[in-house]
Order: sequence, then structure tokens, then C-alpha cells
Amino acid sequence: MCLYSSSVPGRVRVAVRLRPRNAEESVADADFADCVELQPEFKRLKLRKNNWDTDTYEFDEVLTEFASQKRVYEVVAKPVVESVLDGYNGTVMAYGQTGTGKTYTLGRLGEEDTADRGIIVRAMEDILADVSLESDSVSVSYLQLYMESLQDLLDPTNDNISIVEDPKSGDVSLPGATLVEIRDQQSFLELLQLGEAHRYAANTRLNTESSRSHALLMVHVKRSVKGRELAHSSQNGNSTNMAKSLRPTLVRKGKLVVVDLAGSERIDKSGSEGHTLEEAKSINLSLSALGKCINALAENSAHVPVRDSKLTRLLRDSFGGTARTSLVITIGPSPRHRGETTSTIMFGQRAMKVENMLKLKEEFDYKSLARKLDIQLDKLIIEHERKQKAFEEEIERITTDTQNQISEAERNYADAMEKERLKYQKDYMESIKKLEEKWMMNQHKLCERKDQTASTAEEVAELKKLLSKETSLRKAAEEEVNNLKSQLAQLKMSEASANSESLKLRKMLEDEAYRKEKLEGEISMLQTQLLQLSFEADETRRRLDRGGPGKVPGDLDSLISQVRPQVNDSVNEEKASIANLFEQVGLQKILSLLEAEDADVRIHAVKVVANLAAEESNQQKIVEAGGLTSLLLLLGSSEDETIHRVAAGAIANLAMNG
Ligand SMILES: Nc1ncnc2c1ncn2[C@@H]1O[C@H](COP(=O)(O)OP(=O)(O)OP(=O)(O)O)[C@@H](O)[C@H]1O
Repeated sequence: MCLYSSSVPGRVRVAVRLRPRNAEESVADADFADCVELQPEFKRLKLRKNNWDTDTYEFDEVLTEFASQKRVYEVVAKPVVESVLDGYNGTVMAYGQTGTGKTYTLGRLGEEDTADRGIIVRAMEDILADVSLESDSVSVSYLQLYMESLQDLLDPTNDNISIVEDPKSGDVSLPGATLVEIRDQQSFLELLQLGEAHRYAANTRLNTESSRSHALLMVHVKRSVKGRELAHSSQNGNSTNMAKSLRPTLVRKGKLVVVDLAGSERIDKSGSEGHTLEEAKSINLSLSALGKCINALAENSAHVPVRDSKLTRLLRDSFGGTARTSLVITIGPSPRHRGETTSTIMFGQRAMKVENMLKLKEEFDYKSLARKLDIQLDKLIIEHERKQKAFEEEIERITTDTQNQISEAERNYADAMEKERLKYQKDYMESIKKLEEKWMMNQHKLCERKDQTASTAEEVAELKKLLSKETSLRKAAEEEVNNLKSQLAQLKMSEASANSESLKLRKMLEDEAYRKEKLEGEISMLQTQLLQLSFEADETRRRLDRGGPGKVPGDLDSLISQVRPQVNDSVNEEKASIANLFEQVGLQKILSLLEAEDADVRIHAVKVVANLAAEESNQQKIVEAGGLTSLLLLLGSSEDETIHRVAAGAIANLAMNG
């Protein structure tokens, strides 16, 4: 499962490499100029159409016949190798006519002279130098595609390898191909030699040449992303080692595909016949399918005929896919092969227009995590088993110890029990003996008491008699008491009724007393009012007596004369009534009213006393009753003018007499 994938546009890069003239060409074409002229500084190639006309083509790199293998690697393959190390897929491919140097460019081992090392050897050197063999892995498959049959060059028996394409990612894989892990350059070189030997043998068997098949080397580079891992773990500084070990490693998977294509010469020119013709057709089929795909991609055509051949299916990621692709087209200088050279150049020109979308291939390495966990689990199981065994042994030891202790304790307990039993048995026997002695003694005492009991029985009979007598007496007394109690109850009942009667009478008496008091109050009030009326009448009378005819207006004289007899009569009546009152009320009572709270009562009282004091017959009685003293006190204590005046008159009358 791809975890992170960032897409970067990346056009197919194309370099053209010119092979130097070989011995044959030096002779045969001695009088002729090369069919191409290279201008590497302008990255241009001029193709001579004839003696006076040339076509000019531009490439990403133009490598002359003098270009070193090192330079070719650096401009053609190194950027791709670096991408693979960064986690991208990459393709380096050589295309050209037979004998133009495709294998020389890609596959020279440089055993005699390291300067001759081709792209494959140099790429692996760079890869091995960059990876860490502890955390990363490099593995290789080596295959040959011959007439639509994919053969494993590392396992010649495996000659029909199927191509599997991931419909989602478009990744192409060959699950049936042998995959050999590379740990050093030497083993890789040996592997390449082995593959070449197998290729030679296969081709001999098939009666063909290596130039008639396509060779593919696939290098899988899997790298754990340490930087990310470190950053991640530093964010979780407190995480435990166990948690760390359970975290899957992030890995980048880059795949480098190096393709040495079969020669691209035309069938008609090769003059092939029979099997060779079929072979040439097959090669042509796959190369022309590749050409068609590249054309379609260059023209942004909607349909790319990838499925037309196994070669295009194998290279679908390299053209229009996610890989960084670098194509080196190889050409010879001979004007005799101008046609093939032109065709090769045109192929390269179209390939330059193909745009890929480079995608980073990163994923979590769950497989290695699972492996790691398996190892950890095995360790834990072994540890657990070891501990379990130790535990069981410990349990056994403890059980044996405990059983021994229990046996010991049981023995001790049995001994102790026996001792206790004997002790209690002895104590028991002694107790029984003591009890028997006691019982004997008691028996003896009992016999003695039996004699005493006989005399006691007579006394008891006597006492019983007395008791029955006492009982009958007590019963008679109780009856007497009950009688008395019933009499007492009757008496209490009659007393209660008498009490209620007396309460009623008492209430009636209280009511009568209250009424009497009320009536006395009313009488007193009426007497006071009567006194006042008497006094006023007396006053009126006196005024009439003092007035006389001279002081009364003329018209009044006659009136008085008419009235006087009537007045005198009424005065006499008044006098009689006052005297009468005096007798009825009592002098003491009248004098006590001089000290009444009410001012009006005091005024009336003083007027009555004055009126009485005016009569000589009363004066002696008034003085004796303390009336003079009462009047003097009233005079001293009151500020009322009428009281002053009337009291003074009364005092004068009493004083004169006294
Ligand atoms: N740049 C070069 N410098 C010197 N010699 C070269 C160069 N390129 C190719 N040769 C030589 O030319 C010959 C043919 O080269 P090579 O086998 O690599 O061609 P090819 O394209 O792989 O042919 P085929 O398609 O038949 O495999 C070899 O002898 C090789 O050494």
C-alpha cells in the first residue's frame, strides 16, 4: 500500500551516443564522411541527407564517439539512479541498430579496465554506496524477452514469467521472477555474468543472437526512512521501546529498470528468412509497439496501445507512467546505415516529447514489522515457557515443603492431643473421687436431717391451724372495711350534692351583693345630684333675698313681688328637703365628698356644706364632724374660684358660730 505519493512532472530525457568507426567501417567508409555531425556544445546533431543537405536535431545530451563511459553514466543514468534511491521508479534504456553500442553503453563489466564499466555496473556501485545494508535492501531480477516470451536469466528453467500490473498504481511486477539480494558489488558482477551465461546458452538453444532479444535488469531498492522515523520518535519522546518496536518502518521503494533493447534494424534490410524472419518480425512487433506508444504519448493521444506487446506492458511505467526515464539512442557513423540512423533519431525525438508523472513510492513496511513481531513473539514465548517452567518448579518445591510442614505439624498435634487427653483423664478421675466423697458426706447429713424433720411436722400442723384462724379473721375484717368503704362513698356523694347546693347559694349571694352595691352607687349618684339641685335652689333663694326692691329694675320689682311668695315657698321646701337629705345621707358622707376626685363633685359638695352651714341648727354638728377642717383643707388645696368663694362663705358662717 502506497502511503505517500507526490507527483512531479518529468519528461523522458534522451541522449544520443555515436559509436566510433569500427575497423570494418574505417576501411569500407574510408572515402565517405560520417552520416552525422555532432555539436555537443549546442546539444545538436546534424544528419546528412546527402552531400549538400542536413537535418538538425536537438537532444538532451549529445555524446560523441569520444565520450567516456563515466560521462555517459553521469548524464544519462546518474539522475535516474538518484531518483531510485529517493524512492521513485526509474528506467534507463538503450535503443539503436544492432552493433551501435547499446550493450557497450549499458552492460560493459569493465573487468580489465574499470574505465570501461557501463551504466549497470556504475549504477549498482552508486546504489550500494548509498544504502545501509542493515536497514535497506537491494535485490535484482535479470530477464530476457524473446519473441514475446519472458525468460528468467537467473533461473533458465523459468521461461514463461507472467507480467502483473496493479490496476490502481499502474505498477508492473514480475512475481515469478527470481529476486536475488545484492550485498556487495562483486556478487552483483558474478550475478550479471551468470545471467549473461544463461542468456548465451538460451540463445544457442534457440539458435539466435543476443541482439535479437531484449534484456531487462530490475533493481529493487527498499530503504527505511530514518529521518522521518527520528522526527516521529522525537515527537513521542516518552514512548516505550515496545511501542517503538510496534511502529512499522516507513520505507521508500525505488525500482531501477535497465533495458537493453534488441537491434532496431529493418527487416527488409536484414534479409532475414524463415525462423530469422519470424524473429525479426517479433522484434519489430515489440519495437514498433513501443514506437506507437511513444507516438501516442508524444501526441497526447487518448489511447496508448500499451497492451500490444509484452515489451510495452513491461515498460508502461517508463513511458507515460510514474518513472523517471532516460533513453540513450545509439547510432553508428556509417553513411551506409543512414536509414536506421534516421529511424533511431526520430524514435529519440518522439520519446523526448513523452511526459511522465514521477511519483514517490513510500509505504509502511508491515511485512518486516510482522517479521520483527514474529521474532519478538517467539522470544516472548520462549521466555514465557522458561518462566512457566521455573514457576512450576517453584510451586512443586513449595508444595513439597508445605506437605512436610503439614506432616510435622500433624505429628506434633497428635502428641499434644494425647498429652492433653491423659491430663484431662487424670483430672476427671480426681474430680469423680472428690464428688463421691462429697456425696457420701451429703448422704450422712441427710440422714441426720430426716430425724429433725419429724418434729418439725407437728409444729407445721399447729402453725397451719393458726394460719386458718388468722385467715378467717382477716376475711371478717376485710368485709367490715368494705362496708365502711361503701358508707363512706355514700357520704361523699351526699357531701358532693350539698357542696354544689352551697355553691349555688353562694353565687346567688354574690349576685345579690353586687346588685346591692350597684344600687348603692346609683343612690349615691342620685343623692349627689339631689344635693346639687338643693344647693342651686338655695343659691337662687339667697340671691333673691340679697337683691331687694332698690337693686332690682323697676319692671323686676313687680315680678319679684309676685314671685317672692312662691320663692319663699320653694325655699322652705328646699330647706326641708336638704334637712331631710342631711338626715338621709349623713353629714360624714357629705363631708367626705369634699375630697372627691371629680372637681364638679367637690364643687357640689362644698355648695351643699355651705348651704348646711348657713343654718345655725347645723353649724354645731358640722364643726363637730370636722367640716370646718375639711373646708379649710379644700380652700388650701383647690384653686377653683367657686370653691374658694363658697368655702370661704361656709367657713365664715361656721367661724362666727364657733
Ligand atoms: N562507444 C564505443 N566505443 C568503442 N567501441 C564501441 C563503442 N560502442 C560499441 N563499441 C563496440 O562495438 C561493438 C558492438 O557493440 P555492442 O555489442 O555494444 O552493440 P549492440 O548495439 O549492443 O549490438 P546488439 O544489438 O547486436 O547487441 C562492440 O565490439 C563494442 O565494443
